[in-house]
Amino acid sequence: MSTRPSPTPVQDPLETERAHLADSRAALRAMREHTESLDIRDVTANWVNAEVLASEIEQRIKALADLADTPLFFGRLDYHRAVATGQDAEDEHGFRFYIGRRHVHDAQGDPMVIDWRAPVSQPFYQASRKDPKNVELRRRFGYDGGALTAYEDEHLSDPDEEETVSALLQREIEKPRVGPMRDIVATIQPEQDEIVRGALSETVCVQGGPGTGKTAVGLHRVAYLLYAHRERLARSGTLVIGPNRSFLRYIEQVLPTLGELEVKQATVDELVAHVEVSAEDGATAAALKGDARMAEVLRRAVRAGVTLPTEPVVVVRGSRRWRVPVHELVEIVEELLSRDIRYAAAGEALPQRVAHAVLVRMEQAGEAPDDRVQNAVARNPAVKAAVKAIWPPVNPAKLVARLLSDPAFLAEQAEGVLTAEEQAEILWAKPPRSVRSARWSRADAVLIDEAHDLVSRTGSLGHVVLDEAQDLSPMQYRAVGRRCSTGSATVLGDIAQGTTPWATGSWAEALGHLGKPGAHVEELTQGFRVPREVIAYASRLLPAIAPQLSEATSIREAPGAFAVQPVDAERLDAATLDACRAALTHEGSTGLIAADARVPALREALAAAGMTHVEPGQETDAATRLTLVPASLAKGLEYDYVVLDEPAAVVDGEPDPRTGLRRLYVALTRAVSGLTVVHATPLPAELA
Ligand SMILES: Nc1ncnc2c1ncn2[C@@H]1O[C@H](COP(=O)(O)OP(=O)(O)OP(=O)(O)O)[C@@H](O)[C@H]1O
Repeated sequence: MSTRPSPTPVQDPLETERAHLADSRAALRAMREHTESLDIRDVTANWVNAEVLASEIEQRIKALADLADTPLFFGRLDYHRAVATGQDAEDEHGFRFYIGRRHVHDAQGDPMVIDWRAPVSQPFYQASRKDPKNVELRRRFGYDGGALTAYEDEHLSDPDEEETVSALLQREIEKPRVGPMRDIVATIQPEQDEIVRGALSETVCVQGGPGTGKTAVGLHRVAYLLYAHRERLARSGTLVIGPNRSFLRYIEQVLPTLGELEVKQATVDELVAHVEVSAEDGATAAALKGDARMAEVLRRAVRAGVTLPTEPVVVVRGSRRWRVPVHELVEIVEELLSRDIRYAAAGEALPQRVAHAVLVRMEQAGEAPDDRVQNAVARNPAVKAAVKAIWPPVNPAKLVARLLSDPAFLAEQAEGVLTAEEQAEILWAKPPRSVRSARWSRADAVLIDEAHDLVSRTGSLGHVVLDEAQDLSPMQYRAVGRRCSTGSATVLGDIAQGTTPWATGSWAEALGHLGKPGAHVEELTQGFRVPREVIAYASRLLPAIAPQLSEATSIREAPGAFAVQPVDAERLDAATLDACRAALTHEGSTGLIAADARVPALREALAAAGMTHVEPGQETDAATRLTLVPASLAKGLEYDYVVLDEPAAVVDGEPDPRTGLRRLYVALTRAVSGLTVVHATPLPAELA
């Protein structure tokens, strides 16, 4: 707890710390002013450079903003022995470091605040009584708004000091939630820290129950990697992938508050948006199109147009004719087919190979042709015509359209891979007249993406964070995997929350599809969100939805409010609204979660009752703290209080009971402080 020693003015530690805070803020202001005053007119030779530099400076100015309600530092470490910090200059003595969101230095360049990601900060998260890591004192600071109001000390090597649970940490965890997701830099837990600071070269997969901090860990990991490998990742790029736009809006503030403004965000659908999606597949067809076997079908289909030559190529140059015989052309083509290179690259290599064969003949005839001659021969009309016939260009969308509309073509490519029934299942009932009028589904877009990659290689980013991964199909994993083929990934998910017919059953398999079979799987089990009683209630579903998983624990001390209210059918809407009103008497946000089919009726009822609300992903404010959440969008989100309307309808909204119960499990685990379940239909037996 914060201990306020007797108020001798000169020695009050809180005053001293406040003074350091004021000095640090002044130093940050000076850093910002210095950056703002930079005059780049003299140093840039041309306008392109000037533009790049100006935008870099603008980014830096933004990153140097002093956010009034985010404390500049949240902790302090006093070391026993001075620490050599390399490029992070140490304080005067090298003993004491203030840990904060970003690095702040004074006019002499000495550090006032050290970035939480610096090596010297790590013991703040990892030091313990068992392993103090040279730390004499760990101090945590408590803030109200921007004002420093408390501190709490641990003397890690003092055998007489009792081990206590940090009250400030607990307060941070129990804080009511409002608005979008926040960073957790002040309270990252040791097992989370290990994942956050994992090596860039390593792909890690995190399995964790609801509210165990997977999303938080993934975002902090990107921030850490950008700090530790800034240049490399600035070149290659980083990307956070989430399930939908409202989720991405919910998490989009976290990285900017950590000073990272450059990380891109996307949904899987956006990654593969080669065509407009306007159709929906049935569950069986979607599952088949998402099956990894489709990769083999596509691989064959892309090469299906390659025709072995039956005529020689004859090149006329001046008075001479050079002839490459059929058998040699066949050899060239077969060699290209056997090699693991992209279709378009092989197609570009082919005219050069043919030209090379011509050059060999020229040399044998005593000529001395150089590279220019080879290029000219490669562009010779006879060679070009032959290449076009042998290795025709492939349009990925056209190819997929043909597969889905031409039964004979599909049968040929899927021979031994898909059964006749499976082929029938994915064929379009009514083939479009042209590829342009095709109505594509989400799964079709993924197939087109795979075909694109078979034709020419997809560029790889440096690091990709894949959140809510459990819902991806094998083909979607492949689409993500090719975007980090030479980089690494952080894969986050919970098997119990998989709500697609093709949801991940095993992480080992999923990592195989991602192209990272060697990645290790870490498990997070400490829950930061859901109150104990609520997680215990939701966990009754686990035997039915993911028997291999154990229950997440809750580290929240507040017991949380939990109630189940059975009502008569005609009272359902009114009772649900009453429960919302009751929830809104508390501080923080309220989420009303309901089956998608129930949302229009509830929206009307809310409007009739004059209760304003927002949609998921929209920001709540003091006047409107209620969000109406269709169950299908609840994943990854959280609200202080949750009112869950009619669980049976949530289950029935899904194509099969297991998916329905998983959807219900997601809905039951969104609450931070309290959950009220209102139902007219009997609850699913698994909850009883
Ligand atoms: N170390 C921590 N200190 C304080 N709060 C934390 C910590 N770790 C996680 N949290 C908070 O717990 C809540 C749940 O975290 P998060 O959303 O990352 O969990 P999740 O595992 O992704 O959940 P879900 O499975 O529902 O998607 C968030 O409000 C997050 O800020």
